[in-house]
Formats: sequence, structure tokens, C-alpha cells
Amino acid sequence: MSRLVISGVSKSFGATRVLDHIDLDVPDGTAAAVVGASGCGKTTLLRVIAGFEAPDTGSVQLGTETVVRDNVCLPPQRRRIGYVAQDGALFPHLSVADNIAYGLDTGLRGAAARLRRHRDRDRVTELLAMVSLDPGFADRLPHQLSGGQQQRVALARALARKPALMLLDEPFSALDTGLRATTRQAVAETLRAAGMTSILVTHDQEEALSFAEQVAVMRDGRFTQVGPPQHVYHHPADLFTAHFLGDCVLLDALCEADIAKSALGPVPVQQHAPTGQTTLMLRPEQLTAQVGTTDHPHSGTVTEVDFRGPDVILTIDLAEGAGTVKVRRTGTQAPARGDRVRLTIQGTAMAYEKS
Ligand SMILES: Nc1ncnc2c1ncn2[C@@H]1O[C@H](COP(=O)(O)OP(=O)(O)OP(=O)(O)O)[C@@H](O)[C@H]1O
Repeated sequence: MSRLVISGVSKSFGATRVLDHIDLDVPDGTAAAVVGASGCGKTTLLRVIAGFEAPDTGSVQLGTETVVRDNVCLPPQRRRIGYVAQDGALFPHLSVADNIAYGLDTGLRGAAARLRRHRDRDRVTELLAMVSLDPGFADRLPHQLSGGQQQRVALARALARKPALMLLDEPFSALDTGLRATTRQAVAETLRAAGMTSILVTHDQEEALSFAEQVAVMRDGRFTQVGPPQHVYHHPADLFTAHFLGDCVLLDALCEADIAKSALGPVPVQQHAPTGQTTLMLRPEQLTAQVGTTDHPHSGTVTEVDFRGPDVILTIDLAEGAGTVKVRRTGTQAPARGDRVRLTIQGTAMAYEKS
């Protein structure tokens, strides 16, 4: 069992509070992603879990073991936790096999260690297979691998100790877009196949949403929201979280009995939404723009077409100066600049009290 439960963890450096009452429950064998802007405290949280920093207050429980509470603080090497850093941190002078075998090291040195590593060769091959690397990579040096391959070796090294929990600190951020997505998928599959509990720290919302069963959005050392990716994306707790997780369409709306009336007509909103003047939030893919209707009340004019490959983002000026909205459309047969379009909303919107 390797459920991770973090309760009331706070940490200050001098007068600056970097973690402020953090609670997180990661069920056994699942992945959580902590996403937030640079400097919000993500790495510090991982360092507290790993044992490189002691929190001022709070507790960390891994499986049946309390690794931090009050005066108890297990040293990192006794925590059964693997850590993969942003740059992989492989030893440049050691081969791939020796880098991985280092993770298997039991403290033996010299000839005994060499003998041990030789015996561990089979395990190295097994670990390379786990991270989808050919056994032929074993004798290469890290600089003879691509960035994505290096990160897989780093993961294999961390897996070698069979940790109960894997911590991943922005492990894909140095990779270019294509490699990033494939490496992320490979790592997620490896961890899933191993049934390992994990936490990924990232500043990339798409990465967080695709990687984990649970996403925690961090702002200034606090979680603004923790929940399944689809829920936090479609029902963000506040406008900060909404903006952080993706593009937003914002409209003024009058809200009553969980229906909001805006320039685009009435739309259902979340249960127990605020009443009166609100700010309405939709995702751009919730709007459809149909060309050719000129006199419909919920129409507008396309003023910008931002081509992004698989889709385009249309900027549309609403009729009667009611504002501007952004609409996501597939790239084929998208409206052109100057087209008049009729707008309709799909699904439920989120209404927030006007700030
Ligand atoms: N040992 C330390 N001593 C003093 N301040 C620190 C220390 N470690 C981190 N900080 C500060 O704590 C804050 C949070 O740092 P942290 O590295 O946790 O942020 P982060 O969200 O991981 O950022 P990034 O995405 O840029 O890595 C920062 O303002 C940082 O300068």
C-alpha cells in the first residue's frame, strides 16, 4: 500500500511562507499533478515529501508509515521515494547501465560493488524494457542519448529501488514539444504498469491534465483547487484557476436560479451559482460559430483567425458592442476574417461573483 496523505503542511523560508496548509490525498497506485506558476512552491512541496526539507507544521504519511509528523522526520533514504529531476541528473561519466545500477546500489564499494553491478545486469535490462529503451543503450554514455531517452534512464534509475512513491519534478520541461508528449506518455504508462503512486510537478496545464487522475492547482503556496482533470478544467473554483488551466471566454451576465443571461442568450450555470451581476466563464470549445446568419440576436463578426494547426481560435466581436469572445474551431472550413457568424453555447457555464 502506498497511499500518500499530506495534512496541513506549511513551510517558510525566513519571513516568506512558501507552503501554506497544504492537504493532498493521493490514493495508492494513482498519479497526482501539482501545477502552478514559477515560484509558487511546487518543488518545495516535493522536497518536503522526499525529506530534503522539514516542514514547519503538518504531517506526511506514506502507506502505513508516518514519514513526517511533529518531531519525527525520516531521512530521505528511509522513505521509499524515487525522485526524477528536471534535467534527469544522470552521472555524465557513467554508462546508462551503471547509472541505473547506481539506483540498485546497496552501499557496497570497490570490487564487491562491481560484482554486484554485474549481477544486476539482468535487472538493468528489465528496467530499460520498463521504460521502453532497447538493451543496446546500456553501454552508452548519457551524452549519446536524446533528452527524452535520458529522462527515461533517470526514471529507470529511480524505479530501480522499487519506491512506493515516485516524485517527478518537471521531468519533461527541457524536451521539445513532440518528444515531450511521447516521453510523458511513456512515463505515465510505465508508472501505471508498475502500479506506482506518483506526483508530477509542472507549470504546464496541458501536461497536468493529461498525466494525472488528480490535478492540484497551486497559487502562492496554497491549493486553489484539487480534483479530477475534467472537473477542475470545466468547473474551476475561481477565475484564477480557470485562467491557469486554459483559454477562457468571459462575459457579463445576470444570473438567477442557476441560469445566466448574457449577450449570447440564456445558459445553465453550476448549481448554487451566485445571483445578480456575475462574470460568466466558458471554454472556447463550448461555443460554436456558424457562418451565414446575419440578423440573429446572438451573432458577431470574425475579426481575427489564429491558426494553430489542428484548430483555429476565432476572435469574434459581438453585435451591439456586447464585447469580444474567442471560439475554438477545427482548422478545416473555419470562418474567415469579416464573416458574420451565429453563436451558440454548448454545456454549462461557470458564473462567478463580479470582482
Ligand atoms: N532553500 C531556500 N531558501 C530560501 N528560499 C527558498 C528556498 N527554496 C525555495 N525558496 C523560495 O521559495 C519559493 C518557492 O520555490 P519553489 O522552488 O518551491 O517554487 P516552484 O513553484 O517549484 O518554482 P519553479 O516552477 O520556478 O521551479 C521561491 O520564492 C523560492 O525562491
